[in-house]
Amino acid sequence: MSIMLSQVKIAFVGAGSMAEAIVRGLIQTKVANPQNVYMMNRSNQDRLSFLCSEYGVQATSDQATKNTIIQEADVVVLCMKPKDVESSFAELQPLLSERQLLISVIAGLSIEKAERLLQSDLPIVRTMPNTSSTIGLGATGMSFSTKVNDTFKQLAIQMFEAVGTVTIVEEDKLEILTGISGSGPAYVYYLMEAMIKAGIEGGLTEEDANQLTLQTVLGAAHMVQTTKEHPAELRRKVTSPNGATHAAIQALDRHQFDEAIHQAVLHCAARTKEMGEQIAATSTVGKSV
Ligand SMILES: NC(=O)C1=CN([C@@H]2O[C@H](COP(=O)(O)OP(=O)(O)OC[C@H]3O[C@@H](n4cnc5c(N)ncnc54)[C@H](O)[C@@H]3O)[C@@H](O)[C@H]2O)C=CC1
Ligand SMILES: O=C(O)[C@@H]1CCC=N1
Repeated sequence: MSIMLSQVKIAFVGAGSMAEAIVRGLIQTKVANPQNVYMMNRSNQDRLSFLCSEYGVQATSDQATKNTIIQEADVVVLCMKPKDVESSFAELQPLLSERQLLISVIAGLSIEKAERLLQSDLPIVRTMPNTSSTIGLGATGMSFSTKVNDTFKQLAIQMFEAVGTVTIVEEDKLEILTGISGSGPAYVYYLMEAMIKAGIEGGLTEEDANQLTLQTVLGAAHMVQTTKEHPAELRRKVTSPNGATHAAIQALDRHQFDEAIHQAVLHCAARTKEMGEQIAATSTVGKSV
């Protein structure tokens, strides 16, 4: 049996940048019906008003209404920061039931720990999206708990394919995947910042440096996609022996560019795991939070 995403009620718990990126993609592609998309946060009413007017979604800051929405939702998407997991899961736990699908975007939170915190083995999809979902070019990694049936798997895949690509991996690969695609946009922006800065320092106008850098990164990504050649081969074609690019690559090597990126990916993966481990493993249900 397949279900259309437009027909299900989706509640986003947490209404920050990642929730907005996914919602914007879902609404723009018309994969979800804004009447069936609910967003909630801790307390920022201005933020909810903006999201309602921008995307036509439903939102409330009233606690009783929030509880009803969560109880009635078919899909609950967990979009809070790792530090807020314990308190928010304690609030959510009495409201959830096993007919619902839980989708987590929370970096580092394992399925096993989520089940333990919620004292339930309701179906959970653990994902690692990225902010490029905002424009439909996201890259999402995904793993399923054993309770996720084929219908729910298709629903989750449909949701994230609406905002980019989906790569299904074993759960223990999600940390290293975070090192590449979850945080990866930041490395590319950092590279762009450095190129722009060097261009300006060399005498280009800011406008020209921005435009040239943007088109270069866009063109390089499209070249990999269109030619299907390995980045190493495409790099070789730019690099004339003893030419200008050769000098540039030598400078990057002297400054250990490859090693720097390698370390960035590994540190990101390690920090992701650590953030997950820092979330207490036991339920706070029944304790004051
Ligand atoms: N920003 C990114 O590039 C990516 C973020 N993520 C994950 O997405 C999650 C959210 O990250 P951002 O959107 O960047 O954070 P953010 O700080 O922009 O948003 C977090 C939201 O959660 C809300 N919140 C906290 N406790 C709550 C509760 N008990 N009930 C309802 N709402 C509550 C806050 O009010 C806020 O709206 C994190 O777990 C992060 O690991 C995953 C992939 C990429
Ligand atoms: O920086 C973070 O913790 C989140 C996870 C991946 C991207 N942003």
